[in-house]
Amino acid sequence: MGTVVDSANQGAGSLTINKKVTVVFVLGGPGSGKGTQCANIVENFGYTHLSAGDLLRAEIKSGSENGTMISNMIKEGKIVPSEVTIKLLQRAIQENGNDKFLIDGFPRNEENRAAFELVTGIEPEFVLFFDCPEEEMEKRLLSRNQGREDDNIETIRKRFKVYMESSLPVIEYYNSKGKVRKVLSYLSASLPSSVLERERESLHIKQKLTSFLPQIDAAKPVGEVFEAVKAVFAPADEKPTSCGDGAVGGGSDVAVGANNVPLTEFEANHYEYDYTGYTDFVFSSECSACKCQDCRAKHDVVINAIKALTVSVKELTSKRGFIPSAPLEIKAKRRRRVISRALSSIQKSKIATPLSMCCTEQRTMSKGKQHELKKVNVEEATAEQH
Ligand SMILES: Nc1ncnc2c1ncn2[C@@H]1O[C@H](COP(=O)(O)OP(=O)(O)O)[C@@H](O)[C@H]1O
Ligand SMILES: O=c1ccn([C@@H]2O[C@H](COP(=O)(O)OP(=O)(O)O)[C@@H](O)[C@H]2O)c(=O)[nH]1
Repeated sequence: MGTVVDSANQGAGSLTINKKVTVVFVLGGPGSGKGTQCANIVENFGYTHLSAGDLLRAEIKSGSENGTMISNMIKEGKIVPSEVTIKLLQRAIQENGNDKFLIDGFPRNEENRAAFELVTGIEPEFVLFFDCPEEEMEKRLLSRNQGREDDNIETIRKRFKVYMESSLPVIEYYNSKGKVRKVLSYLSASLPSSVLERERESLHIKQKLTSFLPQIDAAKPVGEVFEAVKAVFAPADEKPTSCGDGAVGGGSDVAVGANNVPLTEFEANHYEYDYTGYTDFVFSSECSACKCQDCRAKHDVVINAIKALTVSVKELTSKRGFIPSAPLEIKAKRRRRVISRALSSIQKSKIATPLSMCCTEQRTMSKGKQHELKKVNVEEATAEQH
């Protein structure tokens, strides 16, 4: 069998995708919730979901000549040769009338990635990455109950190993190109639902806040994870309605609702990113003059989040021996500067930690400890401030 790369080099037309498509790769460990969230994205954002694993399982069922080989690879938790998976994906894209695809569980290694890009000419729009502690993924896989031959403890362990060794480098690669979107459920987890409802209308505030909060929390319940996913997929032209021109933040040119802040920017350049815009809403004279309920609610959300951040920064900086140069009980404008300075310092120290190390560390940390630096309960934080 010639490889897909051979076919591409020989100009084999059957592998070329002859329509313009938008592709989002959905990556994360086995059981991190990729398929579950893809179903939600399909319902809400009009994508077609292509699960590489499902396509391979369908190929086994179809009685294809590759069926036995694929079946054996899956039972062993190994990665099926690129040419097989790419041909299935290419056919599925070509036969579907849609032009927006979520490709779930692929590319699984560097060879998958390079071959797919070479053969199809498609680069992903971005990569949606679900990070989840191994113990949580293991628990989920063992109770998935879909009759899958690879959801047994022996194969699960092998799949985790393959994920760490082969799949994480793909995420690192896209991270280095600024294409990875982390899923954050920080605010969703800590705000009461009534506030959340209103907060949904001002996703751009959330986007700016979450863009420098350092966690993905795919271990949260499905609904909460999807709140974070929505912030990534919300269309760029979605604008909240309030305050005259509808642009909270005094007409900032940051795409409203679009979580276009890649992981790289967060990890490497976040201190160059204009995240001060979110406070413009709080302090803009136009908005402070507007006493409508909606604006009040947004104001409260931002203030709560700033308080939560302040507490978080305080905790983090004290753990790292960093003492902010000004007291944290300061007026709002100064507080803004202190937070940004403190966050810069934290992020600078984080840059040196490659993604794979973060994930490896995560594996060895207890679940409680992992979340220790991540979660801030806004209500508690607010109480503490008072
Ligand atoms: N956030 C979540 N909390 C609890 N269980 C979840 C969550 N997301 C998914 N699950 C469950 O975990 C199992 C694995 O999820 P799935 O979406 O199939 O993962 P993946 O596609 O990444 O392998 C499924 O039984 C699913 O119902
Ligand atoms: O691009 C792919 C996707 C999946 N698989 C195989 O299919 C299995 C199941 O993958 P799937 O994405 O369905 O499930 P997950 O492991 O993410 O739960 C993997 O362990 C691999 O053996 C593969 O070889 N290449």
